Amino acid sequence: MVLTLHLSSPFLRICLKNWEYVTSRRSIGMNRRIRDLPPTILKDILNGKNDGKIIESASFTGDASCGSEKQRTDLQPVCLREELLCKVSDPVRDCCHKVSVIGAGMVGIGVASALLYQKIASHVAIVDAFPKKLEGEGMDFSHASLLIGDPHIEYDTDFCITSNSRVVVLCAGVRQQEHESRLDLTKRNADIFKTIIPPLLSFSPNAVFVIASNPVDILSYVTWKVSGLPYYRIIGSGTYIDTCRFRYLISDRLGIAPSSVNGIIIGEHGDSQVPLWSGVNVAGVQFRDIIPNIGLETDEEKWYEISREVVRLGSVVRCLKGYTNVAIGLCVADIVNAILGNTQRVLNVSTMIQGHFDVCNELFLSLPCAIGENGITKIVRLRMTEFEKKSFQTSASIVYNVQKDMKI
Ligand SMILES: NC(=O)C1=CN([C@@H]2O[C@H](COP(=O)(O)OP(=O)(O)OC[C@H]3O[C@@H](n4cnc5c(N)ncnc54)[C@H](O)[C@@H]3O)[C@@H](O)[C@H]2O)C=CC1
Ligand SMILES: CC(=O)C(=O)O
Repeated sequence: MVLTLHLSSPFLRICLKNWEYVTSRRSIGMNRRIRDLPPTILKDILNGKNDGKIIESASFTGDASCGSEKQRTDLQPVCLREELLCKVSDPVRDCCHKVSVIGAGMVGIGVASALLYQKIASHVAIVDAFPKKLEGEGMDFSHASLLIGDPHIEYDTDFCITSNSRVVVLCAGVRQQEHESRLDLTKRNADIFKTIIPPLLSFSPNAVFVIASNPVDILSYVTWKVSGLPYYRIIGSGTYIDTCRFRYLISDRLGIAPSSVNGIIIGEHGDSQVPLWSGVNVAGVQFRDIIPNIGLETDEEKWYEISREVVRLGSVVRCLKGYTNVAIGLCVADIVNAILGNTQRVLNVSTMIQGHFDVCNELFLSLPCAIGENGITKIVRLRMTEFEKKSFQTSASIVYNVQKDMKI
């Protein structure tokens, strides 16, 4: 039942809606629930007798008939929302830049932060299986919303809030413990993916799926198989993060900005990743023209130490702070930005590589790809050395050997 009352007392202005809230300037206090008011006090309020006393909380079992019929008809209807705002049409529920983030752990929150703070997505829905942390994170974001462009932020354990997403980012699942490789997480995280992909797909059949959970290449493959979507609608964050680390370490050694170093890492986001030293350059000046054996063990300047370090960096950061989330959050947000903006930017991400560099199995590994609103639109045909090509094929075999025994 809806009952809206405006009492004549200067001290009481009460709005009762579905018996939910009582507000007043003086006596009742904001947001005290009507059911917490003793019936006698409610009656006094309705009779205009109570105009300024603190009302103690007590359970209320009465109904709207507390006030007499006459008293109620004397009252003028008011509800602030309706008084203030003249409704013209219903707002669109899901905006075209809606992104859902699944998993409100360290990575999921890193992704949501990067999306929201950079204003990449104006509607973010966050889902996690466990409500407590999810609610804390969701409230924290909501309290910041007026500082970050008033985005629409939703959070729930129910996948229904993800409906009509343009992009679904998957960050759910366990992370590595000490001495575990990313590939060791395969079974545990694939089992999670098998249960969450079908409902996510049914709520957002047109979404592009971006995978961050590890092992990212195999989980991208699992997403592809379980969803039945065309492979270009599945994008693994892959070696984008390794490429950032690679460029950073090289730039640090040269004393220039990381964005001024060009170079990529392809293959598995894991121990078998392949640094393409043959293509590293600054302003088009190829390192290989200066050091022909750059990246090889015979290189006296030991540049290969940098690519070895990149393989370890995920674990190093995890050992120091317990997890990694800032760099991956920003990598994923950049991928989402390319999708939402249909930019066709070339990023180093995990895609289905069957047929590339003589790999004949169906599997996902990273190569430079152009990305737009439909997902991956092009894969760059890289020029690489025989050694690099062989290393890429080895990376493919390592990932395939773990993937091939999985039941999907
Ligand atoms: N691709 C990359 O470069 C990186 C990947 N990762 C990977 O990301 C994943 C997440 O890592 P963290 O966020 O650090 O872990 P976390 O433990 O902090 O968060 C994982 C979240 O997933 C949630 N979750 C588990 N099952 C779920 C389900 N069925 N539905 C909804 N939510 C569910 C958990 O409740 C938890 O909040 C791990 O697999 C980790 O290895 C981490 C860093 C970088
Ligand atoms: C954990 C992980 O995959 C990374 O930070 O590279």
